[in-house]
Amino acid sequence: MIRAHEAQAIREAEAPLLAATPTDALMTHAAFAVATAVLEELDRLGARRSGTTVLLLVGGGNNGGDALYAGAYLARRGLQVAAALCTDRPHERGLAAARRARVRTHDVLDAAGRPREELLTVLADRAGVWLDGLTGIGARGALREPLAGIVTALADRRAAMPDEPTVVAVDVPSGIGVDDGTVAGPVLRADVTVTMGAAKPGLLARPAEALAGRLVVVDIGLGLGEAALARLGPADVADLLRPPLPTDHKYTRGVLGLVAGSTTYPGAAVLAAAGALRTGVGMVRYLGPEGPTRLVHERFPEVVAGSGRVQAWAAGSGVDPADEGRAEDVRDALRRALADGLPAVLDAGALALAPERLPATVVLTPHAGELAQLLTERGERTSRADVEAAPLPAARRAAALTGATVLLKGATTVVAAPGGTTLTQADGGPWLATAGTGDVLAGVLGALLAQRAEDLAGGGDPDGALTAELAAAAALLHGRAGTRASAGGPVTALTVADALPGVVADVLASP
Ligand SMILES: NC(=O)C1=CN([C@@H]2O[C@H](COP(=O)(O)OP(=O)(O)OC[C@H]3O[C@@H](n4cnc5c(N)ncnc54)[C@H](OP(=O)(O)O)[C@@H]3O)[C@@H](O)[C@H]2O)[C@H](O)CC1
Ligand SMILES: [K+]
Repeated sequence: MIRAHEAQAIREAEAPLLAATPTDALMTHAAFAVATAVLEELDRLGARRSGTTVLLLVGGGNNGGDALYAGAYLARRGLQVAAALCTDRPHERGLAAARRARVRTHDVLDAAGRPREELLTVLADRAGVWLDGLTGIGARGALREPLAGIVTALADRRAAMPDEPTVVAVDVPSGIGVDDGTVAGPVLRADVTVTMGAAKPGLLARPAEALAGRLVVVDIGLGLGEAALARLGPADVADLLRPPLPTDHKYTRGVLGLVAGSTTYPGAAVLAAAGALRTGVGMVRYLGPEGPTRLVHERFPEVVAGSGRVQAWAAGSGVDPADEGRAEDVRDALRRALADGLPAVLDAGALALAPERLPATVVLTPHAGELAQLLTERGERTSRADVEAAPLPAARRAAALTGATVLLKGATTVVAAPGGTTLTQADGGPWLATAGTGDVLAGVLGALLAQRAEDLAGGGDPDGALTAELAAAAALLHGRAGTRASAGGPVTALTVADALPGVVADVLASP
């Protein structure tokens, strides 16, 4: 599991260490890690160290200090290092260390504090590595001038260069929303981000996550409390799954009630059933019209048609809320789930039918447009673009407003529970953006909720912490199934579902 902490929590954890260690000990430790990451990246690229020039982009705070000390290390390892001082008050001891190591320093601001773009361009063109030490967790909001202008000029320069430099961000790419992943202004996209102490939420949530590149977390001995955001790995998902026991029978493994598909969209019934069955449940009870029922039985004769005792519900995939008959089936399933205190997934058409407030063991699975509508219906006028610009805050807001756990689908999936638990997953690839994969995901999640119903039913998990982890687990399984089915090419929703058993097996076997 990757655990992310907000800037303030990092600062609070740093404070006692800064007080207890010699001056700059923490910083030089961090800087050494940055230098090591640069060397490893050069080795990975097969670049000769002695022939490489590194350009330090130095801001006015300790982030710049990290970069200067890192530059000193690199210079002593034989690399050519130049420092572009993008501030009139660079970290003094870091600057002294860099100069002692023969780093060539250049003031790239003129007397009026404006960027000397010609000098900056010359320095940038000569360097194969740019080290972004402009701002770290001390930045507030989008980059201000002159840093905004410097970053914009460098980004333009990089796009024009035949051989792009490798950009390594110190702690975070300067200018991202460290705590929420928003990008309010210019940011220099990094190939590698070397982050200190712990990941930050902004490095695990879009749009900022897409600008961070490969993440290297440096342990600097911080004693940190509960994470602000987490990301599951396969071993974490293995702990959440409930593989069958010798004593199990279909009712103890979990039975999922499925209200998906309609006369208009019969295929969603098959896809959601496939997602559930191939993730592993004791049984699926399908409730739907004759057409979809027949389709489901042609593919999965083991599905039982009609109502009966279930441990979880999944409803809404392939249902048009305007289809009154089908909408009533969804409302009925939700009524039963709420009356019996059972976990449920509300997907697609069920989202528009969801009541104002729900328990945390109900998971809403909107995409950005559906989340925008859900927020707007609850008095918070929001567009799809607003959600896509700030998915982490939007998902958290929706969880707070509805009381449900929210899984916001996207290139990075965001899961937010009303009690505050937040996770993001980025296990799938762009091939998953194809019709029907959302129906499969609803089935996957329904299966996990049915498997763990005894921990969720009857008011279990009131703040949604376990429900959120199960939703994130579903996103990991679904994403990995998509990657496995894709093998670099297009997928169909059914091939994603067919890949699930192998992914579940791999996850259960993961160390
Ligand atoms: N403390 C340590 O020993 C360690 C710190 N780590 C590194 O330090 C940074 C945090 O350093 P800090 O000095 O708190 O702040 P930053 O360097 O991140 O940023 C402050 C400078 O950035 C300017 N600033 C702030 N907001 C903006 C903005 N929106 N646009 C442009 N410039 C901005 C600010 O200028 P002011 O005029 O506002 O003061 C400062 O110049 C952390 O990220 C780590 O990299 C270590 O790694 C661990 C040890
Ligand atoms: K930075």
